Order: sequence, then C-alpha cells, then structure tokens
Amino acid sequence: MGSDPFLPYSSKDAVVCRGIGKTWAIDTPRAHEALRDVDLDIRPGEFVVLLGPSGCGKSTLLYLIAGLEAQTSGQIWSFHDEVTTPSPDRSLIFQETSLFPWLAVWQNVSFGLSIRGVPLKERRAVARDALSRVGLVEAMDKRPDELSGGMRQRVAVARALAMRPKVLLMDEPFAALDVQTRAKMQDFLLDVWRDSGASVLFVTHSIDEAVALADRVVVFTSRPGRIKTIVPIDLPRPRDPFSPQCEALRRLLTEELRGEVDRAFAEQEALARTG
Ligand SMILES: Nc1ncnc2c1ncn2[C@@H]1O[C@H](COP(=O)(O)OP(=O)(O)OP(=O)(O)O)[C@@H](O)[C@H]1O
Repeated sequence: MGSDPFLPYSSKDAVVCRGIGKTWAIDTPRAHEALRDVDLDIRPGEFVVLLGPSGCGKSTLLYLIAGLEAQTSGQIWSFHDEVTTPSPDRSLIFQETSLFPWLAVWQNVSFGLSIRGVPLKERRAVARDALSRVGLVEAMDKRPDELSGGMRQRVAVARALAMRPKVLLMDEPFAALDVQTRAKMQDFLLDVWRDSGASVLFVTHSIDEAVALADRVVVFTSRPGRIKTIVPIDLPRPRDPFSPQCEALRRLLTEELRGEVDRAFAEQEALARTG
C-alpha cells in the first residue's frame, strides 16, 4: 500500500486497473454493459496478452487504458498518473493501420512529433531511428501504398515507438496478416519490446499467438467481460510451439475459452433474433 490514500496501489506499475466497468450508451435504452469489475496490474516491461471471446470487451479495455474513453466505474493509473486523457506515454496500435497515404513513411512515423512542433530535422532523425528499429530505414521516403501489409504494420509500430511510449497497447495488430508474416512479426515484436523496455498489452483471438508472446495471458469471460483466469508463462523466448510445455498451455487456454466462446455465440444469436 502506498502512503497517498488516493493512490493505494503501486504507482510503479505500468498500468493499474481497479474495479473497471464500462457500459456503453449508459442511461439510454441502448445501454450495453461491456466490462465488469476488472482488476489488472501490468508491471514495467511486462508482456500481457488479453484473450477472450468476440465482444467480451478486450478492445474496450484498451480504449479505456489509452484514455480515449472513460470507464463507467473504477479507476486506472499508469505509473504515477491517473488515466483520464490520452498520453504519448501510451500508444495504441490497431489491426488496420491508418497511415496517411499522401505522406512519406518517415512523415507518417514522425506525425505525432510534428503536432508537438518538433523541428523537421529532428523529426527526420527520430523517424530514422524508429524505422531502423523495425528494419525499414530503406523505406523512409516511400509512400505507404508501396509497402506490403506486414511492412505497413511495422511502420505503425515505428510510429508508436517514435513517441517513446512506456506502454504499447496493441489491438489484434497482426490479425490481417498471413500465417508466415504473422510469425515473423511476432519475432520482430519481441525484439522491439526487449529493446524498448516498454510494457505491452496485446489483444488477440489466437491461442498460438498468446503462447508465443505472453509473460501472462489474461482470459476474459463472455460479455460483460470479467477476468476469468490469468495464466503465467514462464518459458524462455523464442518458444518452440511444438514443445510439450507450449502444447499443454494451448490445451489449458482452449479449455478456459471453450465455455466462454459458446456463451458469447448464444448471446449474439439471441441478440440477432430480438434485433
Ligand atoms: N463505441 C461503442 N458504442 C457502443 N457499444 C460498443 C462500442 N464499442 C464496443 N461496443 C460494444 O461493447 C462490447 C465489447 O466490444 P469490444 O469491441 O470491446 O469487444 P472485443 O472483445 O474487443 O471484441 P472482438 O474480439 O470481436 O474485437 C460489444 O458488445 C460491442 O458491441
């Protein structure tokens, strides 16, 4: 316990969520409870994966931690600050990268710095450094539509790194990529994560991806999303997906998810029937 009564949790943690609830469209007939009573701590430099059935509120939790939406109940801290607005310390990366097609790659990467008024020369230097960390210096002066899907996601990661975030929030960032590119991107992300020292909170539907990446896998229930269980993975990386340990983890996570996915399906069918 800390000494400040308004900050009773360890403010050293990268993210602290206490009693988080979110009801979309609250106080309207369309009120929709997405999250209930979520308590989650993420340590500095930790890689945490959120796994759960469709619609259980994983993305909602990322938006709340990013400060893009306000929770209905509970509180969120990131290091010493209560989260109430977005901050360059917390970068969000989506599945569909939205690069500006009319800007060169380096200008996309340094876009956040231009808003902050950083001079051009410095912006280009920061972009070069961030692009070198994702192996794309050669593509600095290209336009986004000259790059493959995997390269565009690496640009999105470079853009996030250019702001030197302490927390990277990643919402199914590799879901649109083919299997081989996805595996390469996972290796690449682990390298970048180790170099940057940032904490990562990564949403995926893929049990394989969770087992390849996470220090801890947080399994959500069906909506309203609550934490069902947290599975620690204490295996060195890169992990052999065919090892007995990875196989056992996949089986455990599949069991944990099965009932929740069935419940989520049943609810979505009922919703579709009633409109
Ligand atoms: N802006 C919004 N307004 C109203 N309801 C929303 C909004 N965003 C999400 N929801 C609802 O909140 C619930 C949780 O959605 P969310 O996208 O967070 O789930 P998810 O677990 O990320 O789903 P998926 O895995 O399918 O991406 C869903 O029922 C969704 O329809």
